[in-house]
Formats: sequence, structure tokens, C-alpha cells
Amino acid sequence: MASNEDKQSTKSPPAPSPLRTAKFCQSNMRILVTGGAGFIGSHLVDRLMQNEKNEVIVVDNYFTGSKDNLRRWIGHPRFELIRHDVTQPLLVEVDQIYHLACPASPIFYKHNAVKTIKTNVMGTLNMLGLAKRVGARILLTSTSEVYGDPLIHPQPETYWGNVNPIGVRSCYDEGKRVAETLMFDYHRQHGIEIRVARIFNTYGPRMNIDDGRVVSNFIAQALRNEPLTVQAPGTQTRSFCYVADMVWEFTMVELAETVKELINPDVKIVTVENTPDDPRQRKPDITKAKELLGWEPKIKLREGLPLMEEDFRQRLGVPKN
Ligand SMILES: NC(=O)c1ccc[n+]([C@@H]2O[C@H](COP(=O)([O-])OP(=O)(O)OC[C@H]3O[C@@H](n4cnc5c(N)ncnc54)[C@H](O)[C@@H]3O)[C@@H](O)[C@H]2O)c1
Ligand SMILES: O=C(O)[C@H]1O[C@H](OP(=O)(O)OP(=O)(O)OC[C@H]2O[C@@H](n3ccc(=O)[nH]c3=O)[C@H](O)[C@@H]2O)[C@H](O)[C@@H](O)[C@@H]1O
Repeated sequence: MASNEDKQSTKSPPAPSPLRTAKFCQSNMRILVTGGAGFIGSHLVDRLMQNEKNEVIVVDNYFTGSKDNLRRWIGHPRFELIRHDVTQPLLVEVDQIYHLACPASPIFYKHNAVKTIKTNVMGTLNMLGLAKRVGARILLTSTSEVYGDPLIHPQPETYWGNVNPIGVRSCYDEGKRVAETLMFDYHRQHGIEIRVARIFNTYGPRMNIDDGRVVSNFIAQALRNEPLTVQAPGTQTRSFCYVADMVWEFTMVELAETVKELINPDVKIVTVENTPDDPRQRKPDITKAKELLGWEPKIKLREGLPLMEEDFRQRLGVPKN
């Protein structure tokens, strides 16, 4: 977690929107969530909507998200949903911005690489411009991919990464690196209050069933009785984070074996070809998050996978025997 406390700003932040204190303003906090129809965004909206003082505006272009993820809130008086692409400017009056809009699964972000860069760069510029105009605090969901194929393990916030600038993943990882730079430059130059969260492989209910990421692939394959496709060599590691949490580091082979054991003992595990630039190991150093935010993981992989299994069973129509 990198925060603006790391670097002292030379400018004071812009004045908050007068709407925040206006008499006709019913709620205390108006919050914009970009990408709020996606997997993490919709869980965040659920959390924000629990506070009756919050009014939530979601903007999403539905590239990888869906209205279905927000169905419980559509029509709610404190909730608003706008079809909008963040590469275009947006004029709304808000107090806080959670900027998540960006395809996250490699198959989706590689699908239209130039659009992914535009979303990261122009989208983040637009949201920072908005934050500056209305004096809102802004959080960017960055990624462990900013470390590339890391040479330092586990990765602390101070590590600068080992990233291929011209590879097929660069639209995403370099895009997020520029987005982080923009955040810190707007902070230093304009005094914007910023937060940057470098999220590591998160899984849970509401992921797209055919999302292409490893946990959703393995669970959907186990439920469809298809072989679990471990991309070679299978010893590459990730630290999986339940949608509100973090767990231990696993190799892909270990993950496949856990899914097989928990979900479908009859399913086969096969090794398939990998994609270029796949990071060989990845694990966050969470010391700072523990010290500063008191944050630490609670849900273990063996507890989180069954919660996701239940959601996938319902959506795939595969009852439990
Ligand atoms: N899930 C993870 O493991 C993970 C890890 C690191 C970082 N992140 C980051 O968290 C955020 C959310 O990821 P997710 O897993 O929920 O992915 P997701 O694909 O489910 O959600 C992304 C949302 O952004 C929307 N979107 C994409 N491009 C847009 C655009 N140009 N304009 C408006 N909306 C747009 C999509 O339609 C979708 O609803 C992303 O910024 C991602 O980079 C996720
Ligand atoms: O979560 C993160 O921090 C970032 O990285 C992930 O990218 P990646 O780690 O490559 O995620 P997956 O596509 O789920 O792959 C994880 C590992 O599983 C392997 N894999 C994937 C799919 C599959 O069917 N089988 C398989 O073995 C891949 O080779 C890779 O080593 C996410 O997709 C990004 O959204 C995110 O920003």
C-alpha cells in the first residue's frame, strides 16, 4: 500500500466541492466507483452501500463487468449507475473516487492492448482531473504486475520491479505504472489526496466464469468435469487473496490439486503451454500494511474456494452431489 504520506506535497489540496456542505445535499459522502460493475468493484459497492450516509455512483462500460453484479442496488435511492467509458471526461460532483475501471484478466487486457493503455492512462488522467476539480480523494487499484517478473521476493512497496516495456503484458503493467506516476504527480503538483493499492491475485464469487484467470478457470473446469489446465511449468507462484483477504503463496500445481481435492476428485490435471512473460514468483511483503493499516488476511484458500464454488455452481447450474 503506497500512500501520499510517503511524499510530502508542496501544495495544499483544492477546496472540497461546495455541494459537500450544501443544505440540499442529503448524504454525507458521495462516492464514485469506476469499474463498479466488475468483480472487485461490485463487492466494494456492497460494502460502501452498507453505510447509510453514503451515496454511490458507478460508472462502467460493461467490457468485463455486468449489471447483474449490481442488481441488488439498481433502483435504490442512494445508488446510481452510468454507462460511461473512463477514456472520456466525466462531470460529476463527488467527495471520493475509487478508480477501478480497467480489464484485469490477461485474456481481456491483451484483447485490445491499445484500449487497455488508453483506459489506464487517459482514464486515470480523467479521474484525476475530476478529483482536482471537485477536491475529491482518489484511490487507484494498481496491481502486483507493476513488479513484472520480480527479482526481489517477497515484494515490498519500495521495490521498483522488473518489467518488460514492450511485451504482450506491457499494456497492463506499464499502463498501471503510468497510472501510479500520474497519481503521485497530481499529488505533488496539485495537492490531490491519493491512495494507491497494489492488489495481488484476488479471487471470489462474481468473477466471470470464463474470465481466464487461474482460480476461476480451475473451479469452472472442475465443475464442468474438464481437465484443470496448469500452464507450464506449474511451479510459478501467486499469493491468492480472497475478495477481502490474503492467503499463503501457492504454486499453480498446488492450486490445481487443492481445487481437485475440494471440488471434484475425479477431474484430471493437465500441463499446457504458458503465455509470454508470465511472472515466475509473486508474493507481497505485507509488513507495512500490517503496521500502518492493521490489515492482515483472515480467509484461508481452503475456506475461500468453497465460497466461490457455491457461486459458480449456481451460475453454471451444477448442483452439489
Ligand atoms: N482481481 C485481481 O486479482 C486484481 C489484481 C490486481 C489489480 N486489480 C485491479 O482491480 C480493478 C478491478 O479488477 P477486477 O478483478 O474486478 O476486474 P473486472 O474485469 O471484473 O472489473 C473491471 C471493470 O472495469 C470496467 N471497465 C473496463 N474498462 C473500462 C473503461 N474504459 N471505462 C469504464 N469501465 C471500464 C469493466 O467493464 C469491469 O466492470 C482493476 O483496475 C484491476 O486492474 C485486480
Ligand atoms: O492479480 C494480480 O496481481 C494481477 O495479475 C493477474 O495476472 P496473473 O497473475 O497472470 O493471473 P492469472 O491469469 O490468473 O495467472 C496466474 C498463474 O496461473 C497460471 N494459469 C492461468 C490459467 C490457467 O488456466 N492455468 C494456469 O496455470 C498462469 O500461467 C500464471 O502463472 C491478474 O490477472 C491481473 O488482473 C492482476 O492485476
